[in-house]
Amino acid sequence: MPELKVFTRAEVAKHNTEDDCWIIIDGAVYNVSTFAQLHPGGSQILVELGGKDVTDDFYGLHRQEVLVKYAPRLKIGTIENEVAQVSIPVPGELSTVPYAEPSYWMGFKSPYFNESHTAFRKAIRAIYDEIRPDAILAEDQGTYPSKELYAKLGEAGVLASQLGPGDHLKGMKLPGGVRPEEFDYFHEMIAHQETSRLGAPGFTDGISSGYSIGLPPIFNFGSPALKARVVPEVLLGKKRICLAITEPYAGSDVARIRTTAKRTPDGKHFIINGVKKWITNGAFSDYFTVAATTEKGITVFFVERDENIETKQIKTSYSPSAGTAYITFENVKVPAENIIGKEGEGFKVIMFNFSHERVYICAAVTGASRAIVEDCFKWANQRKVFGKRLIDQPVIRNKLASMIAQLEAVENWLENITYQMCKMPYLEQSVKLAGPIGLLKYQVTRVSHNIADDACQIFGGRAITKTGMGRTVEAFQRTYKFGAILGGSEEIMADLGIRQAMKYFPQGAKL
Ligand code: HEM
Repeated sequence: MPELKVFTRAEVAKHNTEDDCWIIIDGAVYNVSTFAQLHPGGSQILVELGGKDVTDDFYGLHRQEVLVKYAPRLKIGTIENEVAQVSIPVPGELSTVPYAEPSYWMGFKSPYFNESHTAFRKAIRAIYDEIRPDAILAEDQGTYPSKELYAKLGEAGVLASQLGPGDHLKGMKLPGGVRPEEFDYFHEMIAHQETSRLGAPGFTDGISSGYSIGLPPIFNFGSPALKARVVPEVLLGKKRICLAITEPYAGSDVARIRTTAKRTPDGKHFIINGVKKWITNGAFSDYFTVAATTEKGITVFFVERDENIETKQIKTSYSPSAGTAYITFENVKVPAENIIGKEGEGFKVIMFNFSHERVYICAAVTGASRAIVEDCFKWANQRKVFGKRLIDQPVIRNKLASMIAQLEAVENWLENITYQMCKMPYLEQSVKLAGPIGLLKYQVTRVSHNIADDACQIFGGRAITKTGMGRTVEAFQRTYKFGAILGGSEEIMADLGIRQAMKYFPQGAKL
């Protein structure tokens, strides 16, 4: 970074030629003489503004991250007696833009949260703020999250904190200094919300969606030996695991899977054959939690990658960074002790974590939706059209109102259900919460649909452009459907909610 000096506006005004071009952005001076030739928006546009204050022009066309990235190279000083008006967020800092954070973090009271949740949110956000530039690059280039990044997230306790409270946290270091015994479902909710705020949906699923659903069957039903080996390896980011259930023939209708597992004559092994589709992280996972049918029915196996397993990348709507795969198992030999739970009881193993997975999806989708609301609020405030800011148009205020009202409603329901999870033993949760969680997921993804729609109209052409001001909105509107389909489709969630309620419908109730 060049040594910073203090200039007057008159001094800067003299640097207004092609070879000697300085500009002022928010009280700071940038020497763009050399950069102008490389400027993605064109050189002439910059040279014409040489010597001037271009703050409004800059913020009308660039995200703040552009300035953060280029300042170390281009910033040469500040303007005498002027202080910056635009705040550059510090990693881990929470936003003060209205509705950019859940209400507790905007200064409202809550019966649910305490200082440990705040410390946790800030610590985990700081970690993601630091990796965001690399995440955006990887999302764009379609590269997988590196093993080093997994190890880093593992060491910091980020991976462990996406799986809820439980014995798997024993001895783990967690973000914000949270002790494993005080970790609850609210910490987990925060972890998923923060992950999805990254603004790089494929990459986000690349670092979170495989083990979040692939590991719970092991620590809920695996043998002690399997747990002792696999759980620490995965939580510390040394190995990667995914859940391989869905097939070209079976999605939400799990019972129709065709992958088979045949016991060998000596009874010691099973031979697995079949295909799996839409397996998030499958392309780079070391381990697979696989559902297959034995003579006793659906059974779940722990399978290690070998030469008889082929994983092919599927081109989905988001980045290949998620490693979404089509997997072929051809005569894959697995020891009988790798059965997770009991032979023939795989359906129970699969269903056991389903509600938990759905709440996690709700947290992730509310986190991503909130980041979009923040971007829309900022954009509406800084974008000028027909001589006015967008926010000065009633139609734009109405769209923001609609987005915020819907998001706040589902966030409050999510917090209420999370509270029930904190207070109920797991089996009571399964009985009482499966229906409400189904309805919540249905509503959360309906809201994300509406938010995507309104955000597109607010951002216009930028909402359909992968780079620049609307980058996050473009990614959101292209990928929000993942939440509406994965973990149980909207239709199935809505139906489950009502069918569960009917189980408790009082026979004597008449209109
Ligand atoms: C320090 C100063 C500046 C830097 C580092 C910079 C950098 C960039 C970068 C990286 C992009 C590509 C953005 C993206 O697609 O994500 C861009 C685009 C652009 N820049 Fe700049 N820029 C600067 C100043 C300015 C100024 C003063 C103007 C004048 C109005 C300007 C006009 C544009 C335009 C018109 C685009 C294309 C925007 C679009 O495609 O919608 N830039 N700039």
